[in-house]
Amino acid sequence: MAYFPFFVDIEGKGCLIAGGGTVACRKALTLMDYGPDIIVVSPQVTSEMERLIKESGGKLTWRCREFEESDLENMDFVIAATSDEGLNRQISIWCRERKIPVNVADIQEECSFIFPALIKDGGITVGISTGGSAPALAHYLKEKLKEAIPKGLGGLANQLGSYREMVRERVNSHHVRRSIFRTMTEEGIRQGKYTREQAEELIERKLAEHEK
Ligand SMILES: C[C@@]1(CC(=O)O)c2cc3[nH]c(cc4nc(cc5[nH]c(cc(n2)[C@H]1CCC(=O)O)[C@@](C)(CC(=O)O)[C@@H]5CCC(=O)O)C(CC(=O)O)=C4CCC(=O)O)c(CCC(=O)O)c3CC(=O)O
Ligand SMILES: NC(=O)C1=CN([C@@H]2O[C@H](COP(=O)(O)OP(=O)(O)OC[C@H]3O[C@@H](n4cnc5c(N)ncnc54)[C@H](O)[C@@H]3O)[C@@H](O)[C@H]2O)C=CC1
Repeated sequence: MAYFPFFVDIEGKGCLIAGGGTVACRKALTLMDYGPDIIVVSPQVTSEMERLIKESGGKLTWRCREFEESDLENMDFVIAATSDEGLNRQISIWCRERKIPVNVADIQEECSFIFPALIKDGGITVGISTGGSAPALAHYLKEKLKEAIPKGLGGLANQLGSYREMVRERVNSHHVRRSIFRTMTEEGIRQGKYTREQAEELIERKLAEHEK
């Protein structure tokens, strides 16, 4: 069954990760690019996780002990990645009772959300899922797509985003606005950037064409 990709703003949200092993570390690393406040609960963590904690500037913290049910208080989402399968299942049950989204690395049926394979460039995110049937295939597709996507699109998206207000203020027609944004995108990809001066000129030109 295919999963629907809701894109969620998790900046500043509370994330609890139970376990500090390889899987926990991989999930923490993925999430950290999106700015949540992560708490890891685990009696032990890998050296890689320890490094992430030290370098996180307080965004990733560690409770050095076994998981307790009360760790779920005030959490927005949870990842159960301990080596104790029974505990992971129990965490999933507690989360579902509290309507907290939960991911259990080793048991898909216990997940209310799953991780995609990700390509990220600034505000642009490409997420790939196989609905859980073949994670290695999601990984393969990610590598293929990475090769196909031009570099620097995150910067371009940011630039085009900064012209949105100007276009909306100056151009009433939805039709003309759409044409402007499509041209900006095509030209921006061709040139690798699109300056404010070019944006202003394009607006004037499209408005003049439209008035003809
Ligand atoms: C359901 C899901 C839940 C979740 O983890 O969220 C899940 C579950 C499981 N993964 C397993 C194994 C592997 N996982 C990977 C890799 C990734 N797995 C990821 C996601 C997901 N894995 C979710 C579904 C994603 C989808 O829809 O496709 C990725 C995309 C993202 C990430 O993990 O962050 C990341 C690629 C990251 C990247 O490249 O960017 C590899 C390949 C490799 O490592 O090269 C293998 C070994 C090969 C194999 O077994 O297929 C096992 C069996 C464990 C066992 O029995 O040993 C289970 C459990 C089960 O199948 O029930
Ligand atoms: N390694 C992999 O690529 C994959 C692993 N899995 C499954 O995910 C789970 C985690 O895997 P790994 O990270 O490789 O294991 P790991 O052995 O590296 O890490 C397990 C972590 O859980 C912690 N832990 C154990 N009991 C705990 C408790 N009561 N409370 C809090 N933390 C506790 C340990 O201290 C350790 O940090 C396992 O069940 C594994 O079968 C699933 C998919 C892929």
